[in-house]
Amino acid sequence: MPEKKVLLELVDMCVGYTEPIVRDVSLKVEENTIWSLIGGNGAGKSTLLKSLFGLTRCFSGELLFDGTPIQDLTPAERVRKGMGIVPQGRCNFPLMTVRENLEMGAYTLNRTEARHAMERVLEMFPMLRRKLSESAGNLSGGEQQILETAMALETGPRLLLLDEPSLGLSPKMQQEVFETVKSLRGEGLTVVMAEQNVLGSLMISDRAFVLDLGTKLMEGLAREVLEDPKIKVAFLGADPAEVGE
Ligand SMILES: Nc1ncnc2c1ncn2[C@@H]1O[C@H](COP(=O)(O)OP(=O)(O)OP(=O)(O)O)[C@@H](O)[C@H]1O
Repeated sequence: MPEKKVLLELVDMCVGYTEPIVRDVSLKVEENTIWSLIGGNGAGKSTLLKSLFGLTRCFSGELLFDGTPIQDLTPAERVRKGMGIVPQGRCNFPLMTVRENLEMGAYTLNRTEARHAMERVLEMFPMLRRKLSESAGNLSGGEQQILETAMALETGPRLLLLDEPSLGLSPKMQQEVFETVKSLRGEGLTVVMAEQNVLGSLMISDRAFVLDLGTKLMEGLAREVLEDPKIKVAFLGADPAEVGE
């Protein structure tokens, strides 16, 4: 099989706030793959994810998108390059209707582009079309997550960053959101998501990067990470004696 093109490359990245939180991360995200960033509470998943969009400070290292260094670009410039992000939490404009939220998602586009973008995401997520006139805040948590994803998709990103998309959702809704993420790969997108739901995210991912206290614990095929005894004990509730840890 021909090798896939690398869309995003992190080279020895150290990122954080007033001081580095995540250190020496290098990884290559190939086009049209789903990556999970997993780790315990406070491991640095969100910090690393946000750094890919320029929302946290990059202390050292390099970040390349499609072969071009982007670590000095603003988030808006990264959107123009083809990146999108769905931040943690529910929708940002709960008092506005679903239609108005989608108009917000397309505000950088001209009128014709915006109309096409909205139609494209409504084709992808028919549930949103049925709820166009409802207040976004009245949607269920999972539906709000899908609305946020649709908004991020309106600018036509090649890479979508998701910060804990399943957070606070019922198991059924989590499953729905993960199915939605999986469908994005079918649309040709590349996805990097920070997740606490290790099983749910690894089940739909191609590869995984595991953080422990801000450094790399493991990286590999999602199905191999899922079978790793350390991961089973730390995140999946396995008995150490049973998995030989
Ligand atoms: N705005 C901030 N300023 C300073 N430190 C922060 C900020 N946000 C997070 N941190 C710190 O960075 C560390 C990593 O936090 P982060 O949210 O990236 O972890 P996480 O792996 O996503 O955790 P969780 O799964 O609990 O959300 C924590 O120690 C946290 O206190």
